[in-house]
Amino acid sequence: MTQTAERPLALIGAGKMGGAMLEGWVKRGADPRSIVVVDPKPAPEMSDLLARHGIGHETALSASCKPGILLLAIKPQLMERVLPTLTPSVLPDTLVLSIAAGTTVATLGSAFGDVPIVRVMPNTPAQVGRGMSVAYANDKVVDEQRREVDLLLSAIGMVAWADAEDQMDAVTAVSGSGPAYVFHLVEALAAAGVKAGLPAELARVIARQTVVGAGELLHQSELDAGTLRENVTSPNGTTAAALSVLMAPDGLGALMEKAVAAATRRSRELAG
Ligand SMILES: NC(=O)C1=CN([C@@H]2O[C@H](COP(=O)(O)OP(=O)(O)OC[C@H]3O[C@@H](n4cnc5c(N)ncnc54)[C@H](OP(=O)(O)O)[C@@H]3O)[C@@H](O)[C@H]2O)C=CC1
Ligand SMILES: O=C(O)[C@@H]1CCC=N1
Repeated sequence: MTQTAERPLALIGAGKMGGAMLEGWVKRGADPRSIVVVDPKPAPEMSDLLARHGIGHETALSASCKPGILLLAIKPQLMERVLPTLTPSVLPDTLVLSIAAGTTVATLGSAFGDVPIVRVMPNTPAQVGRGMSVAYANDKVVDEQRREVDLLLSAIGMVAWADAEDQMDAVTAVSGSGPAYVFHLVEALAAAGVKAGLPAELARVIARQTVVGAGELLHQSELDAGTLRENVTSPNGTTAAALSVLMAPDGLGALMEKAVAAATRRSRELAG
């Protein structure tokens, strides 16, 4: 990270997502003096992390703090109230990053003026360095700042850039919310195992480890998801029997399409 003690990264909101990113950066050896966390009441595990690593914490951003990067990780519904309190700390060269679903560059610009703004949609696997972040920059962001954002986000996973802001709603629905779909798959697989006659604890363990193992295989393999699926599917075997249900016209594909459409719609609504 290129942040310094004089122009730190100020993380506004150290909740589930802001906290996951912070933990990811700390694991990658970020300099604690280059980070300030602003949150009125961090969760106990976040307070522990801050204390353990000597990261500065404030309940509100002090007027004397002039962050190099202002990272907004509060709920979209709070933006209207909180943004005006932050404007005195934003200098013309402050890079504003926002991870809030829905909140547009125009909304951020109307609070902060003509400053470089990057919307980022991360996801919680950032906590373990396996995040997926998609970024969209306004036209005030120069190449050097893009590189800075790339550096920051690639420390906690993969980075891609959207070339149109309206793509951010579907990105939110796919990769921002996506980890929840996978965790729900674990819950559903375990519940189905119980229905099929397994003890609950065994079903929970094997469902979880199956998704962990499949994810790691996907991560390490050069094969695409379809080929990896085919590799499990013996001709006329058990997987083929299950996939005939999941891949039916009203199967998982149709359900996922509806789920992603619902999340995309909600992201648009959050823009207000
Ligand atoms: N969770 C996720 O997987 C993802 C979330 N996001 C986005 O990240 C943002 C945060 O979401 P999430 O982490 O889930 O929500 P959380 O509620 O877990 O985190 C928000 C944090 O901000 C704190 N907070 C409230 N008011 C202020 C304030 N005035 N100044 C500083 N901090 C404040 C909250 O404290 P308190 O709880 O006491 O109110 C909380 O700790 C949202 O905009 C969301 O759209 C984006 C991608 C993925
Ligand atoms: O549920 C939400 O609104 C946020 C945005 C993406 C993931 N969590």
